[in-house]
Amino acid sequence: MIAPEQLVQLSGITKTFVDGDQRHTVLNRLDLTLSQGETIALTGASGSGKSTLLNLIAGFERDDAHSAVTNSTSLTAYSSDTSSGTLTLLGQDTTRWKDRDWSQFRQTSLGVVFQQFNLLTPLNVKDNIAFPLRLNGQDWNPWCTHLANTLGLNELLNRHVESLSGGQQQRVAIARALAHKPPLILADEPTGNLDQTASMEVMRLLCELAGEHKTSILMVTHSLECANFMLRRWHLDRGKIHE
Ligand SMILES: Nc1ncnc2c1ncn2[C@@H]1O[C@H](COP(=O)(O)OP(=O)(O)OP(=O)(O)O)[C@@H](O)[C@H]1O
Repeated sequence: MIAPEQLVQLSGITKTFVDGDQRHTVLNRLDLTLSQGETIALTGASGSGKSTLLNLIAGFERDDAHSAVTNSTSLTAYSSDTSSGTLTLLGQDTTRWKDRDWSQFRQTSLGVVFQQFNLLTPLNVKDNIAFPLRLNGQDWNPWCTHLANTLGLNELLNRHVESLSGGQQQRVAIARALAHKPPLILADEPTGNLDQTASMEVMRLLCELAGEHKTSILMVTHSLECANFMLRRWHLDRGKIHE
């Protein structure tokens, strides 16, 4: 039985990719537990599987993985021993989750910050930040105002996001990820496109705002300075987590 404060639990998860006649094992019977309020820096060599791990937790890779269970010729596939692995989110076993369950999880419980920002370019700053709320039938609220003020975006709310600097766009991405107060943030090198000063400022704000609601963060980073903002450090090597 999983404790409710354990947001993410992977048990014996294996992930392989098939390339031609070669099968690469990226995650190898991997176990991990991420609890409420924990902040974790995920490091590992290039190609070690950090993004793959985040994609699995977010369900972005689910379709390939699921099709592999019934179709062994799928390009992207779980290896045959994965059937025994489990991914548990918010105390729920995701094995039988359907599209709508994953969508619901992402809409209500997950914020994602990408290296490339991934903002909605036709929209202005305010509509980008409010986007996850609108998916949940809500709208701009005092928490959004607090996010915008803290992140220094209140003067920019009507600006189109493509007219902003990289640092400004990353701050919008953080506001958007936190707008619906998700219990979990997945961040994939969120400061990878920023200079040192902007990186430290973005990290400081992310941690400050996430801390207000005990939001957990799993953040991929190559930067020791950024990793130092997180409480714990995980290193991914040969398909397993080392702490
Ligand atoms: N869709 C895919 N099809 C085939 N192979 C893939 C796919 N996605 C990832 N891989 C392979 O899985 C391995 C892990 O990739 P991943 O992007 O997760 O690594 P990473 O640790 O995030 O790397 P980096 O630090 O360079 O971003 C790599 O060898 C990559 O080529």
